[in-house]
Amino acid sequence: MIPCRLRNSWLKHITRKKLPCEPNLKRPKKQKKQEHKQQLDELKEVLRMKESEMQANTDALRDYYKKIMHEKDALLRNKESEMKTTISDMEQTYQAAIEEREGTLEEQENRMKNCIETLQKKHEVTLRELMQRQQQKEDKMRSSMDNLKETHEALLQEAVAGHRQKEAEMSLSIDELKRAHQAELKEKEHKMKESIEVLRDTQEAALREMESVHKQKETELREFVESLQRTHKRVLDEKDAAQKQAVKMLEQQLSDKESEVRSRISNLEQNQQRAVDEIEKSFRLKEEAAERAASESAAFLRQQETSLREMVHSLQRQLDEKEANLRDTIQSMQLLQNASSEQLRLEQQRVQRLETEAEDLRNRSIANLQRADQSEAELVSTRHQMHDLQEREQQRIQRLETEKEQLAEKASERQAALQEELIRLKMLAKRFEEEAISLKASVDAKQAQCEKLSMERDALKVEFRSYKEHHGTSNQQQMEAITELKLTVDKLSKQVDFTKAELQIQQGNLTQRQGYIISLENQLAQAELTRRELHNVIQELKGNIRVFCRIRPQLENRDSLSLQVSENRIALDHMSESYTFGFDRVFDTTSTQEAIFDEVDGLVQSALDGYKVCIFAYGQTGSGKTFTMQGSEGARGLIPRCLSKILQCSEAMRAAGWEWTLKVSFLEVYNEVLRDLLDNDGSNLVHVIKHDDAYGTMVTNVTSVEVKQMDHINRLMERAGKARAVGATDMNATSSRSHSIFAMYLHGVNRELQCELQGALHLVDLAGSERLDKSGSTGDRLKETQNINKSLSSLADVFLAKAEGRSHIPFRNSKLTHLMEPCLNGQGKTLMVVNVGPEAMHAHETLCSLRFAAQVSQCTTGGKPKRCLRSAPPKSNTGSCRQAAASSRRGK
Ligand SMILES: Nc1ncnc2c1ncn2[C@@H]1O[C@H](COP(=O)(O)OP(=O)(O)OP(=O)(O)O)[C@@H](O)[C@H]1O
Repeated sequence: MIPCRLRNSWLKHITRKKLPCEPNLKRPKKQKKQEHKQQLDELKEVLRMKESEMQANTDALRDYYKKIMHEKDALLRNKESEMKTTISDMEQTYQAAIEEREGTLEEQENRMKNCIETLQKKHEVTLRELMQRQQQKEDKMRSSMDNLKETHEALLQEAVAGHRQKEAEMSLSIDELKRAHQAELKEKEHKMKESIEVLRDTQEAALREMESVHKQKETELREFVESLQRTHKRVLDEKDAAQKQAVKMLEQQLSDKESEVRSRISNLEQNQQRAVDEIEKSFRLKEEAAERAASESAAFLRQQETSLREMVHSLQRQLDEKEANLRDTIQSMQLLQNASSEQLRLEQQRVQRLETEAEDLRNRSIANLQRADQSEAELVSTRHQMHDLQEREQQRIQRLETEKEQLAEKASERQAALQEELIRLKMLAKRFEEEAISLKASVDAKQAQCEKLSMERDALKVEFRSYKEHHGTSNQQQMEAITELKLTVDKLSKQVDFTKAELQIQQGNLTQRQGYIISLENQLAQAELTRRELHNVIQELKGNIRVFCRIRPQLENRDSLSLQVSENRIALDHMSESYTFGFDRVFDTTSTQEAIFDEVDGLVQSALDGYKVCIFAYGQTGSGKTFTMQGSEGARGLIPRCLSKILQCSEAMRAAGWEWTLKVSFLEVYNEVLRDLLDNDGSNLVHVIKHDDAYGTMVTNVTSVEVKQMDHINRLMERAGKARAVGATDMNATSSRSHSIFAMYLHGVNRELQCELQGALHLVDLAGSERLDKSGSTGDRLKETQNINKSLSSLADVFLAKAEGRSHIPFRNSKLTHLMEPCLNGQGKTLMVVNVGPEAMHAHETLCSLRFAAQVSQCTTGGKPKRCLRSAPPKSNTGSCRQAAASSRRGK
């Protein structure tokens, strides 16, 4: 409080202070000066007074200040103690509040912890389940991959072995062929050479003979001609000689006679006249004699000549005859020669022909050899191709495997990372929460402090203002304290702001982390989706029509058939011939229902993925089709197992936002008429087969029952079993006399994912194929058997047309094939189980069934299986939608 005395003096001073400032313009300057001087003096006086007053005041003020200071100190001490008490109170209340808060926080923490623990547990359970499922799936995938790999490797090895065997066989057969061919060729050549040589020999011999004969004949002829000529010559010579001799003689005689004559003439000349006459006479006589002799000799000569001529003629005739004979012989010989030359020519032609044939054969064998070489080369290239294919397949498998491994690794890594991240995030969240709580508490405390301080500040301000108002002076310490307080307040508010900002950042981080967790969850869902796709790819890699073979246990007192079974091969001996068949799986007599279902599991999953799936059993009567499909008490078959699996899976998917509607129908094709096995009323309505995109096959007027429980299905199956056409044949006491088709139509909707799935599972138990003579059927049974065989042969026709790649597939030839069309025409996934009996008496039927199955296993449905997946309208509730979408993503 400011004392009243001091205040009055201070007010006086203020009022007085204004006096010298008043203007007085009307007064003279001197006066003004004097007045000024006076005023100054007054003022000096006043100042002196004031100074003394001030001094007094200051002293008073000092005292007062001291007093005030004491008071202030006391006040401050009081305040301090008050503050201390209030602080301690506040601290206590704060402590209490903190404790309370801590209690609630602890409670909350505990609740949170519990929540987190339960969540963690749930998460761990789901994670474990997921991991287990993943592990199971991975195991399954690994096992199926291993199986596939093994099958593939076995197939490859078999193919390679077969190939090698074939190669060896082919090379052997080629070698054999070559050898045989060469041997044949050599033999033929040899034979031909031999025959040629024989021919040549015979020909040469004949020729030689002929030549020798000819020569002989010729020599004979020549000799004969020569002898003839010689004789003729001799005769001629003799004749000539005789003629000459005779002529000589005659000439001699003539000359003698001439000389005689001449001598006589001369003698006569001497006796000219006398003698002339005589001579002339004798001459005449002589001449006459000579003439006579000449004529005689001429006649003789002529005679001789004629005889000679005759002789010559005869000889000539003989010669001619001989010549003619010879000519004839020569002609005959020539003819013979011609014939032989003709024969020779023919032989030569034959030889030529044979030679050309041999040449042809040689060429052909060369061509064969070339072809063999070519085929060898082709074989080599095929081998290379096979090798390439093998390598590619192996690479593909390896790639798939590595992809799978990578995926699995990634998935496990992601899972581990996720888990770590989750743990870390949980810890972070916890820490953040703690920090947030502590920060909040500190902020609250600081805010409270701040408020308190600001209140104090305000109070102090008010006080100061009043103090200022009252005292007009500033208290340095107060000011300092105030500035200090201000600074503290600023610092505190800055700290609060900073903490708030930090809190915001951490909250941002938290939301970021949450987003990261969601993205990781999405990635996990994506990985699961990829795994599923991979699974489908693997299923499709296995082939659209897969064929399993199952051998029934042997019946008692029956001879067994020689069967060798491996995992995917079956070999049987029949009529001293060995037959080997390869299938996707072969189950021996010891195989269990579980083992078969394990292989079918994937296909069932496909039905839930929106595919049309068909599993059918084929085989001879009594081979175990019904046992495989429906099973018996304690050994459930494929139908109940598949349905139970679908129910389980659909239930599991329901948790992930899927709503499933499962409807079943049970039909039989009996004598080419469709019968509804679930029809209670016996209405005998007409059933028409229709195909639709969603479910494949739909039959009009057929009873379709919605199912939710396995018990319900079992009851329906029982009812259908009773209604089914069964009769006794020579082959089976309870033979199925119709084809039964159990169909399940699956309709799944996920409003959160806005999608809708429609799949179908057809489980077909065909009637047994049987020979009429063996079945012992008569009457109605005979008609049944005929109809069964007709529809089975229609099924065989369908597969044959498929195997041959025909454009038209005769699906409409029977009710059975018409019903199965959507699964066999490329839209669906099909599995055939061929059942066979191991008895020797069924060897032929077993062989036929295996042949048919082998033909089916060569077929593909001719298209990629279609998945019926459509978009569905979203759910209206968006809050739960997100949750369900996330959980369904996780479920997916
Ligand atoms: N794997 C098996 N294990 C044990 N018993 C089997 C097996 N397969 C078949 N059987 C038995 O063999 C008999 C004939 O089997 P099933 O009735 O299934 O043959 P099917 O091929 O369906 O004959 P159908 O021509 O009448 O349709 C039945 O008694 C059945 O229990």
